[in-house]
Amino acid sequence: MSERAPVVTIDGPSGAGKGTISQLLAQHLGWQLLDSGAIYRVLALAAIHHNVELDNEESITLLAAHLDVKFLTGTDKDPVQVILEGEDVTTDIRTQECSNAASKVAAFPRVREALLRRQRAFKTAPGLIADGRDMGTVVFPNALAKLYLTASAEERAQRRYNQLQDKGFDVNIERLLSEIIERDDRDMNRPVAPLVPAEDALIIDTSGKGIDEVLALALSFINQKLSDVN
Ligand SMILES: Nc1ncnc2c1ncn2[C@@H]1O[C@H](COP(=O)(O)OP(=O)(O)OP(=O)(O)O)[C@@H](O)[C@H]1O
Ligand SMILES: Nc1ccn([C@@H]2O[C@H](COP(=O)(O)O)[C@@H](O)[C@H]2O)c(=O)n1
Repeated sequence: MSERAPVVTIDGPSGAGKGTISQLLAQHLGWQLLDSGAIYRVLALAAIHHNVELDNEESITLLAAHLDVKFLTGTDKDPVQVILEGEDVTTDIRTQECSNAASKVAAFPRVREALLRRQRAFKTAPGLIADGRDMGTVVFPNALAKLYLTASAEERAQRRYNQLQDKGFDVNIERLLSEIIERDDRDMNRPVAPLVPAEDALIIDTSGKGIDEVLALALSFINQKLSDVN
């Protein structure tokens, strides 16, 4: 791990645009990208594959400590290819079942502890964009720049609806909205690493803002922080 590599954290609820903005920032700056949600998703999928009950903290922690996952450079469509125990699970981890299961296993303190080192190892030169829920509060508390993206639950559900429809899935917006509200509630109210903005984060409400506008706000904040330290 490079102690000196700058880290930018992007936290916020599901559908706020973290993944989109993180990928664009990583491309623009030529930095590493950590999609920490993918780690929790892979863990949930591993539990499902191995018939481990999602409410069994001890077994899930053991699975987390020995998780055999690799993140490889992917395609333009999926910039990161996710390999679990030798199998490509890039698409499988994006289902609603996996989203909900990920937020259940992520609520266990020992599971989060077991995954900390793996996440911090992504911090390498020339820099890291870290996307998640506790990047700025727990995993990288000394990050150079912290962003917290949010949007109304209705707008986030609409974005997810459009995204899934574009992929040819038959989706119900009411169901998507209630799953988003349920996942927000679990992520924001868990006892460890709850989803909250870091005290020193710039909060961007992306409701009604396009991707380009959010990217420009994020880049201007990051460039300011970079010039402050140089
Ligand atoms: N500012 C925006 N305006 C409109 N649509 C957006 C905006 N940002 C992202 N989107 C779209 O919303 C969808 C969800 O975005 P994205 O996957 O980046 O969210 P996320 O915060 O990473 O969610 P999750 O935490 O569930 O992975 C994508 O289809 C993306 O193109
Ligand atoms: N730093 C993180 C990242 C994610 N989670 C949990 O995983 C779920 C899936 O995350 P996505 O970003 O891929 O949607 C999410 O709902 C969280 O419960 C987390 O706890 N910490």
